[in-house]
Amino acid sequence: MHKLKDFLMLTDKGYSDLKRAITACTITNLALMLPFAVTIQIFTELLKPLMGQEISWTRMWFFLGCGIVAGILVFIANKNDYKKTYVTSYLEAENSRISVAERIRKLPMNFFNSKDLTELTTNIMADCSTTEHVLSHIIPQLCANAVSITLICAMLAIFDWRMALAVFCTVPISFFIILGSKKIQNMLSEKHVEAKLKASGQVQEYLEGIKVIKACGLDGSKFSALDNALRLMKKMAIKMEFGTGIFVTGAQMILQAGVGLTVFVGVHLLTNGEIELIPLLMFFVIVVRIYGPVIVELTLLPELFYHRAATKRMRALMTTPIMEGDTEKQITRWNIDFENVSFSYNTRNPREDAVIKNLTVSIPSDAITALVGPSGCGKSTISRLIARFWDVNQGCVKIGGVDVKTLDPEHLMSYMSFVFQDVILFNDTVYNNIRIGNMDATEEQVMAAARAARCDEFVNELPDGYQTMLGENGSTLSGGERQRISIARALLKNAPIILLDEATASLDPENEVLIQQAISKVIEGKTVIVIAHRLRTIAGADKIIVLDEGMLVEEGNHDTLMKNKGLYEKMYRIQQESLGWSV
Ligand SMILES: Nc1ncnc2c1ncn2[C@@H]1O[C@H](COP(=O)(O)OP(=O)(O)OP(=O)(O)O)[C@@H](O)[C@H]1O
Repeated sequence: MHKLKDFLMLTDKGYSDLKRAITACTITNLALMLPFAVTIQIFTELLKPLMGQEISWTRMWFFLGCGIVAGILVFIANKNDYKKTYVTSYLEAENSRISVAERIRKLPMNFFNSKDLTELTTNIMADCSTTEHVLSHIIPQLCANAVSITLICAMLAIFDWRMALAVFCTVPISFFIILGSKKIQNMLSEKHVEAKLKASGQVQEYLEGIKVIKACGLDGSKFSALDNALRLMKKMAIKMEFGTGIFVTGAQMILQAGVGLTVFVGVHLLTNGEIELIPLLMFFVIVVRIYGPVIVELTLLPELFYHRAATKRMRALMTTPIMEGDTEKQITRWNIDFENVSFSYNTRNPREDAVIKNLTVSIPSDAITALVGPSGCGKSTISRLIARFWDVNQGCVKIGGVDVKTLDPEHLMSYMSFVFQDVILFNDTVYNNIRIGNMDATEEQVMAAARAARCDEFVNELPDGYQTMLGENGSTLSGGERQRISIARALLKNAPIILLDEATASLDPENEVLIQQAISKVIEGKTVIVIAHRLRTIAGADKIIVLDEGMLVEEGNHDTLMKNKGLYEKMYRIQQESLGWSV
């Protein structure tokens, strides 16, 4: 049973609930046998005239009473079964969704590099639903039916072992067919699940890229990746159904051959005078009904194989090591040091594909430091390493002398605020989107941050002001408005380190002035790291770090770097010249 717990990745509570569900389901199955036993008794009584005996109406009334009691017991058992099986399985699925989401939050970013959003959504929604289905519809029924089959088999064997053998001899063969086909079914299931994931990914990409598709005049059929993925999914679904169908139908046919065998053996025993007519007829009635639980087992087993693919994916997610560290250690100084840092996104070949190479540089506290360099030189990567989105491969990143690797990522994050070019907004009110910066903030603090970030100007125009719902990722707001919300968040968080990544890159001049004013409020007295392409915006920075191909090439302030006549001066000159261009 403990294997089952690991296989389904159950919590302790989920596991004990499952055991209760199995017991409840077994009791229901046994209770369901009662009306059947009463029917057989009534049937036997009614057949008595055939044997020259009289029907006893007292017994008949007694059996009728037993039938009513059996009905009530079945109802009670079913109700209990429903509660124990379904309610608890939904609860467990909810718990596992929460724990998957929690786990995802703590996973290192390299995990996400190899997964796409669809796969993770599938992990949280579909795979947890699978657990729900396996817990509510498969495992309890499988176990309960196995118990009922064994019990019925034992009872029939006590009554007449030869007839029992005739009834049950096809059962092991049909199970053998299903279990023997497990490998093929697993392979088909995995391919089907893969095709489904690919199709979901393509649908998502299609919806996300709908603007480009419209702009390029593509329609669904021309979007061949989606078309192919949907076709593949259909093909794999048919293959899987066909593969499973062949084995299940074959196993059921072999099983049903037991009916013929029972009739043959029964008639043979009757003609030899080794069994009486009434017990024989009773066996005939039983044999029609007895295969029900076996057929259920034969169809549930392939379902279990299919769901194995989902639990396998969940296991991979739940067993990936998470980023850990000290949750208490306090940082008191805010200078950031890179000491001989090398880093690669490619975990398999970090040396060859290093994005940051032997970087040793200091970022002073309470000052503005700009990271500049050609596109792809590693500016954003440096900010990600400071925030420990990724761990370095060599050397260390220290904040106030503390290696960030030793700090719990969430604890570390409490010391930082980010303002990115791509602002993520949630489908919630403007007010709540700002409050995300600090969930403990009072309404006054939230409003003060919003005002300082110049949000008032556009929020007052919205139908419900700060209570306006933003819709999916705030699609109704402009780039500048979204940016101001993210600045308000950063203001509210009031963290000692601020990372600004291309914060004003895509804004028009009017918006840029507003954002610059808002940003200047955020960065007052903080350790600020700015990543900017437009060098004129960072000319006033206290320190400028110039990178090229992941290496430090120059550092100093604007004036020193201009005198150096190195990469910075070259980039600055080119940008100044381009300002005079027109189209
Ligand atoms: N998640 C990732 N997985 C793999 N490679 C990545 C990832 N993010 C960035 N890279 C690669 O790392 C290199 C440095 O990227 P980074 O984003 O740090 O550069 P950047 O200087 O900020 O560029 P830009 O100025 O164009 O934004 C690039 O070659 C990029 O392709």
